[in-house]
Amino acid sequence: MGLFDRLFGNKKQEKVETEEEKVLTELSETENSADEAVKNNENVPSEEITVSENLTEQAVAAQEAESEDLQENSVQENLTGLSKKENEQTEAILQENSSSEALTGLSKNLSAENDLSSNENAPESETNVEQKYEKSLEKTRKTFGMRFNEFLANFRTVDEEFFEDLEDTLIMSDVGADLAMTISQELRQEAKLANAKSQDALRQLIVEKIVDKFDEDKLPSELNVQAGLSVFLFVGVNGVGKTTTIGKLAARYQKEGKKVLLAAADTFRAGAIDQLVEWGKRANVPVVTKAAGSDPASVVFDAMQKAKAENVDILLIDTAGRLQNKDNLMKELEKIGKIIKRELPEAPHETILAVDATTGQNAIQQAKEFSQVTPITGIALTKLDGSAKGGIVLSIVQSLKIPVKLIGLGEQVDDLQDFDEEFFVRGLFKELL
Ligand SMILES: Nc1nc2c(ncn2[C@@H]2O[C@H](COP(=O)(O)OP(=O)(O)OP(=O)(O)O)[C@@H](O)[C@H]2O)c(=O)[nH]1
Repeated sequence: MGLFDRLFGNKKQEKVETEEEKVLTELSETENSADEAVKNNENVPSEEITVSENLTEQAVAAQEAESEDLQENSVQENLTGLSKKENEQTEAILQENSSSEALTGLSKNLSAENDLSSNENAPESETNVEQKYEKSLEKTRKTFGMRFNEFLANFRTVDEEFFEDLEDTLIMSDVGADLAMTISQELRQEAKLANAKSQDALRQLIVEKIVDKFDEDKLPSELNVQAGLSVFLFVGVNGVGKTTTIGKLAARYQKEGKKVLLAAADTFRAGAIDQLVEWGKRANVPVVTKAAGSDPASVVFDAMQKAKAENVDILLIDTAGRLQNKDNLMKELEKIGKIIKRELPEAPHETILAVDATTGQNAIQQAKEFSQVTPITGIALTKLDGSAKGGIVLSIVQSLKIPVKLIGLGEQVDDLQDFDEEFFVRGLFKELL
């Protein structure tokens, strides 16, 4: 079963039911007209008269039930009126007791907090994570929905212009030119689309195509954590959220009971080192640092040595990303890569490129350029919470063939999630169908 059917299959079911309802309505309309015919003393076959008699009996029964309901309602209203008065009287008494209740409430809250802290290693519930996705994708969903509805409102017939407009709408929604073209090409071939007459049917077919294309191209999104030491190298241009992502990830692994170490190999800016040290404090994990301007590869060397000597499970390395200086960047990353390999041949286990979701197609460009500098094993898509361009996930997966492994849904320590295709797709298209 395709991703679309898994997630939205019941919507299809609802649509079918609506069709059934239509047929039933039509049937009952026929029955009603038969009923009228009886009233008008026309010649109607006896079978139909029986139907109409039954219907009339039902209508009388329904009217009686309705009037009973009305009576019940008015009794209830009277009761509500009475209970309102009672409430007013009891409110005064309650107010007297409120200060003592506030105290009880406070202590309840405190004990709830205690419960939380004793339970802080428990994984976040699925519902919680899904809600975070939904909330973070709100902007993208609204923009996507608005463009789509505008496009469909202009729909007259499925012709060449329709496909051109569809392509433009998809490109504007940041799904990327390649994917937009593939989708409209494939839909051109499918007779289903030509038969779709209503806006709803068209919308469903197009979304189904996008979702299933996305599912077809999907790549494994789990982070490659191995037994023993796992080394993750983080790259990306300035300000995209590398350090924040490392900090959040460090806190996650630390909570899971893993031994974590951070390496501040972005020695280009003193502020970047301080920021990582700050995250180290927050996550309660040590950070290997050297003075600003030191050789980043020597920080990595120290960190690898320390990680091996102290049986660290996860080493997360922050690097500087200065794309305006591509040759230097390439040399620097090559040197860092050599040091890592010399210390641990199978490392780095991940080279994660952080990209900022608010920059849309720019993020794709950065991913293309970084892929030329060093092989990227996964993408951390940050700031999805503030972005209207979440559609780039579809574009990244389709055009770059690099899996999105992490997504940033805010600035707080627990605002980092593993990428979940189903939550993402549901969060993106939920209100469209
Ligand atoms: N809303 C939101 N803000 C984020 C997210 N991730 C990072 N940020 C913010 O983005 C800003 C830049 O993040 P950094 O982690 O410093 O980015 P960087 O890539 O390490 O930047 P340099 O240290 O300059 O290389 C900070 O203000 C972060 O709080 C996210 O998922 N959502």
